[in-house]
Amino acid sequence: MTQPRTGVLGAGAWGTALAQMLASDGRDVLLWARESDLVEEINTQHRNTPFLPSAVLSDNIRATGDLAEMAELDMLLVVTPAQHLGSVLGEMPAHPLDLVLCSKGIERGTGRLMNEVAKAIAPDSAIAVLSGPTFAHEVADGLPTAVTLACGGKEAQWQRLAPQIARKNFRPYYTTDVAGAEVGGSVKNVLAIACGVVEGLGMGQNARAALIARGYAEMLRFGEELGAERETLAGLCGLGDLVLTCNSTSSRNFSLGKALGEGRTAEELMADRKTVAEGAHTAPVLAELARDKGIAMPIVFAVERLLEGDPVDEVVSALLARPLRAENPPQD
Ligand SMILES: NC(=O)C1=CN([C@@H]2O[C@H](COP(=O)(O)OP(=O)(O)OC[C@H]3O[C@@H](n4cnc5c(N)ncnc54)[C@H](O)[C@@H]3O)[C@@H](O)[C@H]2O)C=CC1
Ligand SMILES: O=C(CO)COP(=O)(O)O
Repeated sequence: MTQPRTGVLGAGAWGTALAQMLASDGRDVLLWARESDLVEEINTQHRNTPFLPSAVLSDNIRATGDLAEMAELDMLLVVTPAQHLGSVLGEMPAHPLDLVLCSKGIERGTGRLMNEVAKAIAPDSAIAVLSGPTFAHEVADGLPTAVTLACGGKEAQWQRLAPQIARKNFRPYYTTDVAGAEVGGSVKNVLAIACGVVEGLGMGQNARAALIARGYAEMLRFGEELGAERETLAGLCGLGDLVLTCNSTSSRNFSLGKALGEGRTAEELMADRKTVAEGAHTAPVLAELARDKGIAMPIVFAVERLLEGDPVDEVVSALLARPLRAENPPQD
């Protein structure tokens, strides 16, 4: 039987690392890059110096800038920044049977999760979401991790995808909870910015752990409203990724928050950014959705204020001065 043809849409750090992971057992992988000089560099030097400088890429990875070529494949991992997922999928002349969304974020302007964006553009494709604790450079180096693979196409899609995606050191776990997988990855990026602020201000390990726990409560409240299962958010794509991202300067979101805590302004930090810190794009739309739905998300609201340029001391003081309340009712 011939192998399904596999590709990766987006050659940033994560798309390139996923291509490297897929190619690790000798399979051919087609990688779409938006930048023509990057296509050239990957094909001739087997490097991606702008986005993943640490990796020497497999010979089995071939880059292309042609979206029509990607449309002919059987399965695509979609790894563009969240705010560009709709436009890139929209430029494709057709879409493969399986689209596996790996971007983490919520679309600004519409408040849609990525699976809703993809479904609207590619109604005939089966949509899955891959999300979990996965720093790109570690996956590219072949270090082990595990991810949630949420299959909207249910068991039949899982049976198709699992053998294509699983590798010795890359373990997908099955669920059908697509919304849950997306909520986890989107919200944790915003919380990672908050944890970075705590680090930048030198507020200590206790404060960081408290913020992770209260942030997780916000994630659960938001997820519940969107129909996400609590068990999904307790898993790899929720708590797993939250713990990773809130504890390391390898995270762009955490590093952005740290710099804010150290006194840099959001405006200067966002200007001329080449790599994506998704939490900065997700925070305003997440905060807006929470307000519309009446969900208490004080940490997310605080990050929104910081990104708008409010003084960090003021924002943190206001968060700490909120009225005391029970830890466990579902609201607030
Ligand atoms: N880097 C990581 O460790 C991980 C990243 N992700 C997610 O993967 C997604 C992609 O992130 P990275 O690969 O890290 O990106 P990156 O920060 O390494 O690279 C930026 C990417 O944005 C693309 N880009 C810039 N402007 C664009 C436009 N107008 N239209 C389309 N694409 C444009 C660039 O071509 C490049 O591929 C994000 O949603 C991120 O949250 C998920 C897991 C791990
Ligand atoms: O999502 C990630 C790890 O799972 C990467 O986090 P950053 O985008 O904050 O670097």
